[in-house]
Amino acid sequence: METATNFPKSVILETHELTRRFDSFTAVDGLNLSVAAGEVFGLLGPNGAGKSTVIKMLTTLLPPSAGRGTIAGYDVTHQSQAVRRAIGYVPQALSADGSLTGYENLLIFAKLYDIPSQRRQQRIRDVLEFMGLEEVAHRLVRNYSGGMIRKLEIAQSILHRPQIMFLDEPTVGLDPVARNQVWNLVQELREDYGTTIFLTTHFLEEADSLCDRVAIMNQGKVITTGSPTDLKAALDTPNATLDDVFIHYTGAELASGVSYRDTARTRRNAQRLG
Ligand SMILES: Nc1ncnc2c1ncn2[C@@H]1O[C@H](COP(=O)(O)OP(=O)(O)OP(=O)(O)O)[C@@H](O)[C@H]1O
Repeated sequence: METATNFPKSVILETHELTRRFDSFTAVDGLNLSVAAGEVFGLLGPNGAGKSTVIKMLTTLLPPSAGRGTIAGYDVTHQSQAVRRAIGYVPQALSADGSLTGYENLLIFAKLYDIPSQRRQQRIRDVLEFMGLEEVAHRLVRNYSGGMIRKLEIAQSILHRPQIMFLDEPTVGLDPVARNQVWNLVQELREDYGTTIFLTTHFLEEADSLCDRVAIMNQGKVITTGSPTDLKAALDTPNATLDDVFIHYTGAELASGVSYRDTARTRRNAQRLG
């Protein structure tokens, strides 16, 4: 049994100079982050900033080149099994199998997570109910809407009741109604189960209303971290939005000449649901 290192209980995720290089290119450059248990934490940044690479390292899918990361007191490099038990992960790419029903997808994950066979059915019923998917559970996933697929993917990743959930662009490609539903479910997860949420998103308005704190990343480095309220107040612009904060720190809109959000939305829609 792996033992968690001595670590303040209120901190569930910590990174120290976490770095990932791909050959000579540094995608994540000396990241120092700390996330409290029960927080909704948003990692924001333009395309290519390094957000997904951070998530992949924290979810043990990609080894760091240097530095370290700890989840619930377990080291992501040396205690990867314990980390995997503590986390849920909803990747950017589609992770549900379209040729199976929602129920069958969940059953695969229940086995993957080693949920004892006598408890599997109840756990699956619970998550289907929590996600509002009971009625479609026995339909093939290829006939689901984008919103239903996303909910199923979240359901898959909470079967083992993780302490912390990683959601990489959870609402990409969804219409506003489905997006809202997903955000509400994320909030309920935190409220009902105290689950910590670590997410990336291009929807800054939603990050503003949902996240307790955000970090803005650019070119592999975190430039600023704080609550949306504090970051907006620090700008000295009347009625500043999180978009203003984002542009202030990254210059993203200025660099591309087109709306950052439009570009992100179009690209993701095509990639995810095309
Ligand atoms: N396996 C890889 N090999 C080489 N370069 C990579 C690899 N994975 C990511 N990168 C590069 O690292 C940088 C960060 O990529 P990453 O996907 O983490 O960014 P991101 O902030 O998640 O962007 P997006 O918002 O587009 O998802 C990019 O320049 C990307 O091309």
